[in-house]
This record gives sequence, structure tokens and C-alpha cells, in this order.
Amino acid sequence: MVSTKWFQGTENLELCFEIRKSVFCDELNMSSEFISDIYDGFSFNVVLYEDEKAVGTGRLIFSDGKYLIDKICVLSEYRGNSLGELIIRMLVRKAVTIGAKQTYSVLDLKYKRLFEKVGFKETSLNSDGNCLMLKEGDVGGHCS
Ligand SMILES: CC(=O)SCCNC(=O)CCNC(=O)[C@H](O)C(C)(C)COP(=O)(O)OP(=O)(O)OC[C@H]1O[C@@H](n2cnc3c(N)ncnc32)[C@H](O)[C@@H]1OP(=O)(O)O
Repeated sequence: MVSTKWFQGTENLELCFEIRKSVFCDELNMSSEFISDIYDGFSFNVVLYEDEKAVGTGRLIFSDGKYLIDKICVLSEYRGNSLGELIIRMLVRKAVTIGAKQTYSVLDLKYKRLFEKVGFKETSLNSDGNCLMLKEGDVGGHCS
């Protein structure tokens, strides 16, 4: 059974850091500096559990006047079950709950389809190949 929990405050984010480390550092060979940054002090973080096991996370930050979703990750063995989509939906709903009219995300083009499923639209493409995507308002419906 899938359940969710919210975490805030750097001192409470150990679990989020563990999942980020497994995916971004151990699997994708990214620098350990990617695990945490200054935004963690005031970000909203959702953790997804499959039964008792924490298997995915993502966060909502406020940066340059925008509500932004980032650092979404699901442990590799749990992917393809719409958990990534559920994380995005939870984060958009959180943004709307705290007053956002728009929610943004900057992502690699390979994840564009995933975000489109939740109603995001591409607004610009950066020279580094990442795109800025925007979701107006709240999420409706349900995960695919
Ligand atoms: C702004 C961001 O944070 S973008 C995400 C950055 N995170 C990462 O790169 C971490 C590594 N990736 C992951 O942890 C996972 O692949 C996630 C979190 C992006 C998706 O998790 P999942 O639980 O598999 O997502 P979910 O099952 O809801 O959707 C899968 C969809 O993601 C997309 N997708 C997932 N992984 C990949 C991949 N490696 N390459 C291309 N597309 C992918 C596909 O569109 C797929 O949809 P489809 O099966 O209908 O074609």
C-alpha cells in the first residue's frame, strides 16, 4: 500500500537525503553536493512509502518568485508504477494550497511527457537542453 508524509526543515530531511543519495549519487553518479542545498531549509518535501519502505521523494521550493518542483526521485526498482506522477501531483497540490497560481519545474526533456501527464506545458527550452514547464492551477483527475 502506498502512503505519503510531508517533511520540512533540514533537520527532518534525513530520509529525503537518503533517497536522493541512492538515486542521484549511487545510481546516476551525480556529485554529493546535489543531495542538499540552501533551499532545503524552507522546502516542502513529500516522501512516498510502499508499505513501510520509503521509495520516493520530491520537493517544492520558492525561487525567483516562482513555486518550483525539483529533486523528484523514485528508487529504480519501484519505477513505472506512477509513483513519480503521484509525487508531482502532491507537490502541485501543496503549491496551490499555499497560494500558488502557477507551479513550475525545470527538467530534462526526457521527463517532459511525465509532467505533461499532470497538465504541465513547456514554456521555454534552455540552451542546456532543459525545459521550463508550467502548470496553471490545481491538479485534477487521478494518476494514470
Ligand atoms: C524536475 C525533476 O525533478 S525531473 C526528475 C529528475 N529525477 C531524476 O532524474 C531521478 C531519476 N529518475 C527517477 O527517479 C524516476 O524515473 C522519476 C521520478 C523521474 C519517475 O518515476 P516513476 O515512478 O517511474 O514515474 P511514473 O511511473 O509516474 O512515470 C513514468 C514516466 O516517466 C518517464 N520516465 C521515467 N523514467 C524515464 C527515463 N529514464 N527516461 C525517459 N523517460 C522516463 C516516462 O514518461 C514514463 O511514462 P510512460 O511509462 O507512460 O512512458
